[in-house]
Amino acid sequence: MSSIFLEVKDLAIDLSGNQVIKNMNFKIQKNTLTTFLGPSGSGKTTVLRAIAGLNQKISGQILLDGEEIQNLAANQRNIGMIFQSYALFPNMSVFENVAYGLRVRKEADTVIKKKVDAILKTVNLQDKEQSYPENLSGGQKQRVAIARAMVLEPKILLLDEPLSALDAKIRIDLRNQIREYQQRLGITMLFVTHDQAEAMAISDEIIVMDNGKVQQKGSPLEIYTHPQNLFMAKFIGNHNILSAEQLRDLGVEVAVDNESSFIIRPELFQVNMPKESNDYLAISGKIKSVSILGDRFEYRFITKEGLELKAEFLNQQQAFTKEKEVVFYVKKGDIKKVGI
Ligand SMILES: Nc1ncnc2c1ncn2[C@@H]1O[C@H](COP(=O)(O)OP(=O)(O)OP(=O)(O)O)[C@@H](O)[C@H]1O
Repeated sequence: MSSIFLEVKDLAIDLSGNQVIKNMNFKIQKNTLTTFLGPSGSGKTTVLRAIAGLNQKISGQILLDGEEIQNLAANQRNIGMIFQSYALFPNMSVFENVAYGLRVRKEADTVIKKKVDAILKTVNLQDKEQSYPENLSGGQKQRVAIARAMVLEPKILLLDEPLSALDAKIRIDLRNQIREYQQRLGITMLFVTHDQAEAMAISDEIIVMDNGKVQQKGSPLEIYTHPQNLFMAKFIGNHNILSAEQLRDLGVEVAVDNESSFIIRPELFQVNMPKESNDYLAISGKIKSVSILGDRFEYRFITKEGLELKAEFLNQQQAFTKEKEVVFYVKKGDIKKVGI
Protein backbone atom coordinates (compact mmCIF):
# COMPACT_ATOMS: atom_id res chain seq x y z
CA MET A 1 0.00 0.00 0.00
CA SER A 2 1.30 3.42 -0.95
CA SER A 3 0.98 6.43 1.31
CA ILE A 4 1.60 10.17 1.07
CA PHE A 5 5.32 10.75 1.46
CA LEU A 6 5.93 14.24 0.14
CA GLU A 7 3.41 17.02 0.45
CA VAL A 8 3.87 20.54 -0.86
CA LYS A 9 1.35 23.07 0.44
CA ASP A 10 0.78 26.61 -0.83
CA LEU A 11 4.28 26.86 -2.25
CA ALA A 12 5.11 30.29 -3.67
CA ILE A 13 8.56 31.39 -4.81
CA ASP A 14 9.69 34.81 -5.81
CA LEU A 15 13.03 35.12 -7.64
CA SER A 16 14.39 38.65 -8.08
CA GLY A 17 10.89 40.13 -7.79
CA ASN A 18 9.49 37.61 -10.28
CA GLN A 19 6.71 35.31 -8.98
CA VAL A 20 8.03 32.11 -10.50
CA ILE A 21 5.89 29.67 -8.49
CA LYS A 22 2.31 30.60 -7.67
CA ASN A 23 0.60 28.74 -4.88
CA MET A 24 1.43 25.15 -5.77
CA ASN A 25 -0.04 22.15 -3.99
CA PHE A 26 0.66 18.50 -4.64
CA LYS A 27 1.22 15.16 -2.91
CA ILE A 28 3.48 12.27 -3.82
CA GLN A 29 3.11 8.66 -2.75
CA LYS A 30 5.95 6.61 -1.31
CA ASN A 31 8.00 4.39 -3.66
CA THR A 32 6.62 5.99 -6.81
CA LEU A 33 8.16 7.88 -9.67
CA THR A 34 6.54 11.25 -10.30
CA THR A 35 7.53 13.48 -13.20
CA PHE A 36 7.35 17.23 -13.48
CA LEU A 37 6.62 17.91 -17.11
CA GLY A 38 6.30 21.36 -18.61
CA PRO A 39 7.64 23.80 -21.17
CA SER A 40 10.89 25.64 -20.63
CA GLY A 41 10.55 28.29 -17.93
CA SER A 42 7.43 26.73 -16.36
CA GLY A 43 9.18 26.43 -12.98
CA LYS A 44 10.10 22.74 -12.78
CA THR A 45 13.69 23.26 -11.63
CA THR A 46 12.66 25.96 -9.18
CA VAL A 47 10.26 23.58 -7.39
CA LEU A 48 12.84 20.81 -7.30
CA ARG A 49 15.41 23.17 -5.80
CA ALA A 50 12.91 24.30 -3.19
CA ILE A 51 12.34 20.69 -2.11
CA ALA A 52 16.10 20.13 -1.96
CA GLY A 53 16.57 23.32 0.08
CA LEU A 54 18.53 25.17 -2.58
CA ASN A 55 16.23 28.19 -2.90
CA GLN A 56 16.96 31.11 -0.66
CA LYS A 57 13.41 31.95 0.30
CA ILE A 58 10.09 30.25 -0.20
CA SER A 59 6.68 30.54 1.33
CA GLY A 60 4.52 27.53 2.09
CA GLN A 61 5.11 24.17 3.64
CA ILE A 62 7.03 21.07 2.53
CA LEU A 63 6.41 17.84 4.42
CA LEU A 64 8.65 14.83 3.81
CA ASP A 65 7.81 11.57 5.56
CA GLY A 66 5.65 13.48 8.05
CA GLU A 67 8.32 16.06 8.90
CA GLU A 68 8.26 19.76 8.00
CA ILE A 69 11.48 20.39 6.13
CA GLN A 70 11.15 23.85 4.59
CA ASN A 71 13.26 25.43 7.32
CA LEU A 72 15.97 22.76 7.35
CA ALA A 73 19.33 23.28 5.64
CA ALA A 74 19.82 21.28 2.45
CA ASN A 75 22.21 18.82 4.10
CA GLN A 76 19.71 18.14 6.90
CA ARG A 77 16.95 16.96 4.58
CA ASN A 78 18.24 13.54 3.52
CA ILE A 79 17.38 14.22 -0.12
CA GLY A 80 19.47 13.13 -3.11
CA MET A 81 19.76 15.25 -6.22
CA ILE A 82 20.99 14.40 -9.71
CA PHE A 83 21.64 17.04 -12.34
CA GLN A 84 21.96 17.08 -16.10
CA SER A 85 25.71 17.68 -15.77
CA TYR A 86 27.00 14.69 -13.86
CA ALA A 87 29.02 16.78 -11.36
CA LEU A 88 31.46 13.93 -10.64
CA PHE A 89 34.83 14.58 -9.00
CA PRO A 90 37.29 14.25 -11.93
CA ASN A 91 40.26 13.36 -9.72
CA MET A 92 38.51 10.46 -7.98
CA SER A 93 37.89 6.93 -9.22
CA VAL A 94 34.37 5.65 -9.75
CA PHE A 95 34.61 3.83 -6.41
CA GLU A 96 35.70 6.98 -4.56
CA ASN A 97 33.07 9.13 -6.26
CA VAL A 98 30.37 6.77 -5.05
CA ALA A 99 31.99 6.36 -1.60
CA TYR A 100 32.32 10.12 -1.06
CA GLY A 101 29.10 10.76 0.85
CA LEU A 102 29.60 7.67 3.02
CA ARG A 103 33.12 8.90 3.95
CA VAL A 104 31.66 12.31 4.86
CA ARG A 105 29.22 10.42 7.11
CA LYS A 106 32.26 8.63 8.62
CA GLU A 107 31.00 5.15 7.89
CA ALA A 108 33.44 2.27 8.52
CA ASP A 109 35.62 1.18 5.57
CA THR A 110 34.09 -2.30 5.55
CA VAL A 111 30.57 -0.84 5.38
CA ILE A 112 31.62 1.55 2.62
CA LYS A 113 33.13 -1.27 0.57
CA LYS A 114 30.03 -3.39 0.94
CA LYS A 115 27.58 -0.60 0.06
CA VAL A 116 29.59 0.79 -2.86
CA ASP A 117 30.14 -2.68 -4.36
CA ALA A 118 26.43 -3.44 -4.09
CA ILE A 119 25.28 -0.19 -5.69
CA LEU A 120 27.88 -0.40 -8.49
CA LYS A 121 26.51 -3.84 -9.23
CA THR A 122 22.99 -2.42 -9.37
CA VAL A 123 24.03 0.12 -12.01
CA ASN A 124 26.14 -2.50 -13.75
CA LEU A 125 29.47 -0.69 -13.31
CA GLN A 126 31.24 -3.16 -11.02
CA ASP A 127 34.07 -3.58 -13.54
CA LYS A 128 34.63 0.19 -13.74
CA GLU A 129 35.23 0.92 -10.08
CA GLN A 130 38.88 1.88 -10.61
CA SER A 131 38.18 3.97 -13.76
CA TYR A 132 38.15 7.76 -13.72
CA PRO A 133 35.24 9.87 -15.03
CA GLU A 134 37.17 11.05 -18.11
CA ASN A 135 37.33 7.44 -19.31
CA LEU A 136 33.57 6.85 -19.09
CA SER A 137 30.79 7.47 -21.61
CA GLY A 138 28.06 10.01 -20.82
CA GLY A 139 25.63 7.24 -19.89
CA GLN A 140 28.18 5.59 -17.60
CA LYS A 141 28.97 8.92 -15.90
CA GLN A 142 25.30 9.48 -15.23
CA ARG A 143 25.03 5.96 -13.77
CA VAL A 144 27.92 6.81 -11.41
CA ALA A 145 26.08 9.99 -10.38
CA ILE A 146 22.91 7.97 -9.78
CA ALA A 147 24.85 5.35 -7.77
CA ARG A 148 26.50 8.12 -5.72
CA ALA A 149 23.09 9.51 -4.80
CA MET A 150 21.38 6.13 -4.23
CA VAL A 151 24.13 4.72 -1.98
CA LEU A 152 23.18 7.29 0.68
CA GLU A 153 19.64 5.89 0.74
CA PRO A 154 17.97 9.31 0.61
CA LYS A 155 14.30 9.58 1.47
CA ILE A 156 13.63 10.95 -1.98
CA LEU A 157 15.75 11.25 -5.11
CA LEU A 158 15.30 14.38 -7.23
CA LEU A 159 16.46 14.15 -10.84
CA ASP A 160 16.67 17.36 -12.87
CA GLU A 161 16.69 16.55 -16.61
CA PRO A 162 19.23 13.77 -15.96
CA LEU A 163 19.15 12.46 -19.53
CA SER A 164 19.29 15.71 -21.52
CA ALA A 165 22.96 15.47 -22.35
CA LEU A 166 22.72 11.94 -23.76
CA ASP A 167 22.07 10.56 -27.26
CA ALA A 168 18.57 9.36 -28.11
CA LYS A 169 19.32 5.63 -27.82
CA ILE A 170 21.23 5.92 -24.51
CA ARG A 171 18.50 8.21 -23.18
CA ILE A 172 15.89 5.51 -23.68
CA ASP A 173 18.11 2.78 -22.18
CA LEU A 174 18.95 4.87 -19.15
CA ARG A 175 15.40 6.05 -18.51
CA ASN A 176 14.31 2.41 -18.41
CA GLN A 177 17.19 1.57 -16.07
CA ILE A 178 16.27 4.45 -13.73
CA ARG A 179 12.70 3.14 -13.62
CA GLU A 180 14.00 -0.34 -12.88
CA TYR A 181 16.25 0.85 -9.98
CA GLN A 182 13.34 2.86 -8.62
CA GLN A 183 11.03 -0.15 -8.62
CA ARG A 184 13.60 -2.73 -7.55
CA LEU A 185 15.03 -0.71 -4.65
CA GLY A 186 11.72 0.95 -3.71
CA ILE A 187 12.89 4.55 -4.07
CA THR A 188 10.64 7.62 -4.20
CA MET A 189 11.74 9.68 -7.19
CA LEU A 190 10.80 13.08 -8.54
CA PHE A 191 12.00 13.52 -12.08
CA VAL A 192 12.04 16.72 -14.14
CA THR A 193 11.78 16.60 -17.91
CA HIS A 194 10.36 18.59 -20.79
CA ASP A 195 10.17 15.41 -22.89
CA GLN A 196 6.63 14.03 -23.03
CA ALA A 197 7.59 10.57 -24.24
CA GLU A 198 10.10 10.25 -21.40
CA ALA A 199 7.50 11.27 -18.83
CA MET A 200 4.88 8.91 -20.28
CA ALA A 201 7.28 5.97 -20.40
CA ILE A 202 8.53 5.93 -16.82
CA SER A 203 6.08 7.70 -14.52
CA ASP A 204 3.49 6.51 -12.06
CA GLU A 205 2.19 10.07 -12.04
CA ILE A 206 2.88 13.17 -14.08
CA ILE A 207 2.50 16.71 -12.77
CA VAL A 208 2.19 19.04 -15.75
CA MET A 209 3.31 22.58 -15.01
CA ASP A 210 2.93 25.83 -16.87
CA ASN A 211 3.68 29.34 -15.79
CA GLY A 212 4.42 28.39 -12.18
CA LYS A 213 1.20 26.42 -11.68
CA VAL A 214 0.07 22.81 -11.76
CA GLN A 215 -2.08 22.35 -14.85
CA GLN A 216 -2.93 18.70 -14.24
CA LYS A 217 -1.73 15.76 -12.17
CA GLY A 218 -2.49 12.16 -13.02
CA SER A 219 -1.28 8.87 -14.44
CA PRO A 220 0.25 9.03 -17.93
CA LEU A 221 -2.92 7.50 -19.37
CA GLU A 222 -5.23 9.97 -17.59
CA ILE A 223 -3.11 12.90 -18.73
CA TYR A 224 -3.13 11.64 -22.29
CA THR A 225 -6.75 10.58 -22.58
CA HIS A 226 -8.39 13.26 -20.41
CA PRO A 227 -6.57 16.58 -20.75
CA GLN A 228 -8.61 18.84 -18.50
CA ASN A 229 -8.06 22.22 -20.11
CA LEU A 230 -7.00 23.80 -23.36
CA PHE A 231 -3.35 24.17 -22.33
CA MET A 232 -3.21 20.42 -21.63
CA ALA A 233 -4.91 19.54 -24.91
CA LYS A 234 -2.37 21.61 -26.82
CA PHE A 235 0.64 20.46 -24.80
CA ILE A 236 -0.01 16.71 -24.61
CA GLY A 237 -0.35 14.50 -27.64
CA ASN A 238 -1.43 15.68 -31.04
CA HIS A 239 -5.13 16.41 -30.51
CA ASN A 240 -7.48 18.04 -32.98
CA ILE A 241 -8.93 21.06 -31.20
CA LEU A 242 -12.29 22.43 -32.36
CA SER A 243 -14.56 25.22 -31.21
CA ALA A 244 -18.22 24.45 -30.50
CA GLU A 245 -19.12 26.25 -33.71
CA GLN A 246 -16.75 24.13 -35.79
CA LEU A 247 -18.20 20.98 -34.24
CA ARG A 248 -21.72 22.14 -35.09
CA ASP A 249 -20.59 22.70 -38.68
CA LEU A 250 -19.57 19.05 -38.73
CA GLY A 251 -23.10 18.11 -37.67
CA VAL A 252 -22.78 17.57 -33.92
CA GLU A 253 -25.45 19.27 -31.80
CA VAL A 254 -23.58 21.22 -29.11
CA ALA A 255 -24.41 24.47 -27.39
CA VAL A 256 -22.14 27.26 -28.60
CA ASP A 257 -20.19 28.91 -25.80
CA ASN A 258 -16.88 30.67 -25.66
CA GLU A 259 -15.70 28.79 -22.57
CA SER A 260 -15.19 25.35 -24.08
CA SER A 261 -13.34 23.60 -26.83
CA PHE A 262 -13.63 20.04 -28.10
CA ILE A 263 -10.84 17.58 -28.77
CA ILE A 264 -10.58 14.56 -31.03
CA ARG A 265 -7.54 12.31 -30.73
CA PRO A 266 -6.17 11.57 -34.21
CA GLU A 267 -5.81 7.84 -33.56
CA LEU A 268 -9.52 7.48 -32.74
CA PHE A 269 -10.62 7.95 -36.35
CA GLN A 270 -11.69 4.81 -38.18
CA VAL A 271 -11.45 4.08 -41.86
CA ASN A 272 -14.38 1.69 -42.25
CA MET A 273 -18.00 2.49 -41.60
CA PRO A 274 -18.82 1.10 -38.15
CA LYS A 275 -21.84 -1.14 -37.55
CA GLU A 276 -23.49 1.17 -35.00
CA SER A 277 -23.19 4.09 -37.39
CA ASN A 278 -25.63 6.27 -35.37
CA ASP A 279 -23.03 6.50 -32.60
CA TYR A 280 -20.45 7.81 -35.04
CA LEU A 281 -19.76 11.05 -36.82
CA ALA A 282 -18.76 10.62 -40.46
CA ILE A 283 -16.41 13.32 -41.70
CA SER A 284 -15.77 13.65 -45.42
CA GLY A 285 -12.71 15.36 -46.74
CA LYS A 286 -9.67 15.31 -48.97
CA ILE A 287 -6.14 14.29 -47.91
CA LYS A 288 -3.85 17.31 -47.77
CA SER A 289 -0.62 15.64 -46.63
CA VAL A 290 0.76 12.32 -45.45
CA SER A 291 3.56 11.95 -42.87
CA ILE A 292 5.13 8.66 -41.90
CA LEU A 293 5.65 8.51 -38.12
CA GLY A 294 7.33 5.09 -38.11
CA ASP A 295 4.61 2.73 -36.99
CA ARG A 296 1.82 5.12 -38.06
CA PHE A 297 0.76 7.44 -40.83
CA GLU A 298 -0.50 10.89 -40.01
CA TYR A 299 -3.00 12.26 -42.52
CA ARG A 300 -3.94 15.90 -42.58
CA PHE A 301 -7.25 16.28 -44.34
CA ILE A 302 -9.52 19.17 -45.22
CA THR A 303 -13.16 18.51 -44.48
CA LYS A 304 -15.84 19.58 -46.89
CA GLU A 305 -16.69 22.31 -44.35
CA GLY A 306 -13.12 23.62 -44.77
CA LEU A 307 -11.62 22.43 -41.46
CA GLU A 308 -8.12 20.93 -41.31
CA LEU A 309 -7.96 17.81 -39.13
CA LYS A 310 -5.38 15.11 -38.34
CA ALA A 311 -6.01 11.37 -38.36
CA GLU A 312 -3.49 8.64 -37.54
CA PHE A 313 -3.62 5.00 -38.60
CA LEU A 314 -1.22 2.14 -38.11
CA ASN A 315 0.79 1.76 -41.27
CA GLN A 316 -0.31 -1.79 -41.97
CA GLN A 317 -3.83 -0.45 -42.50
CA GLN A 318 -4.99 1.00 -45.78
CA ALA A 319 -2.78 3.82 -47.07
CA PHE A 320 -4.17 6.97 -48.69
CA THR A 321 -2.40 9.29 -51.06
CA LYS A 322 -2.54 13.06 -51.26
CA GLU A 323 -5.76 14.48 -52.80
CA LYS A 324 -7.69 11.25 -52.14
CA GLU A 325 -11.34 11.80 -51.14
CA VAL A 326 -11.96 10.05 -47.81
CA VAL A 327 -14.60 9.51 -45.15
CA PHE A 328 -13.30 8.98 -41.61
CA TYR A 329 -15.49 7.98 -38.68
CA VAL A 330 -15.17 8.96 -35.03
CA LYS A 331 -17.36 7.86 -32.14
CA LYS A 332 -19.37 10.82 -30.91
CA GLY A 333 -18.58 9.80 -27.32
CA ASP A 334 -14.85 10.14 -28.07
CA ILE A 335 -15.22 13.86 -28.81
CA LYS A 336 -14.26 15.37 -25.46
CA LYS A 337 -15.11 18.80 -24.12
CA VAL A 338 -12.36 20.78 -22.35
CA GLY A 339 -12.61 24.05 -20.47
CA ILE A 340 -10.34 26.99 -21.17
N1 LIG B 1 17.52 33.63 -10.29
C1 LIG B 1 16.41 33.95 -10.95
N2 LIG B 1 15.93 35.21 -10.92
C2 LIG B 1 14.79 35.54 -11.59
N3 LIG B 1 14.07 34.68 -12.32
C3 LIG B 1 14.50 33.42 -12.40
C4 LIG B 1 15.71 32.98 -11.73
N4 LIG B 1 15.89 31.66 -12.01
C5 LIG B 1 14.86 31.30 -12.82
N5 LIG B 1 14.04 32.35 -13.06
C6 LIG B 1 12.81 32.31 -13.87
O1 LIG B 1 11.92 31.41 -13.27
C7 LIG B 1 11.14 30.73 -14.24
C8 LIG B 1 11.19 29.25 -13.98
O2 LIG B 1 12.50 28.76 -14.21
P1 LIG B 1 12.87 27.23 -14.06
O3 LIG B 1 14.32 27.09 -14.32
O4 LIG B 1 12.34 26.71 -12.78
O5 LIG B 1 12.02 26.60 -15.24
P2 LIG B 1 12.08 25.15 -15.86
O6 LIG B 1 10.66 24.74 -16.04
O7 LIG B 1 12.95 24.27 -15.03
O8 LIG B 1 12.73 25.44 -17.27
P3 LIG B 1 13.79 24.59 -18.15
O9 LIG B 1 13.06 23.39 -18.67
O10 LIG B 1 14.14 25.57 -19.23
O11 LIG B 1 14.93 24.26 -17.25
C9 LIG B 1 11.67 31.16 -15.59
O12 LIG B 1 10.79 32.12 -16.11
C10 LIG B 1 13.02 31.76 -15.26
O13 LIG B 1 13.32 32.80 -16.18
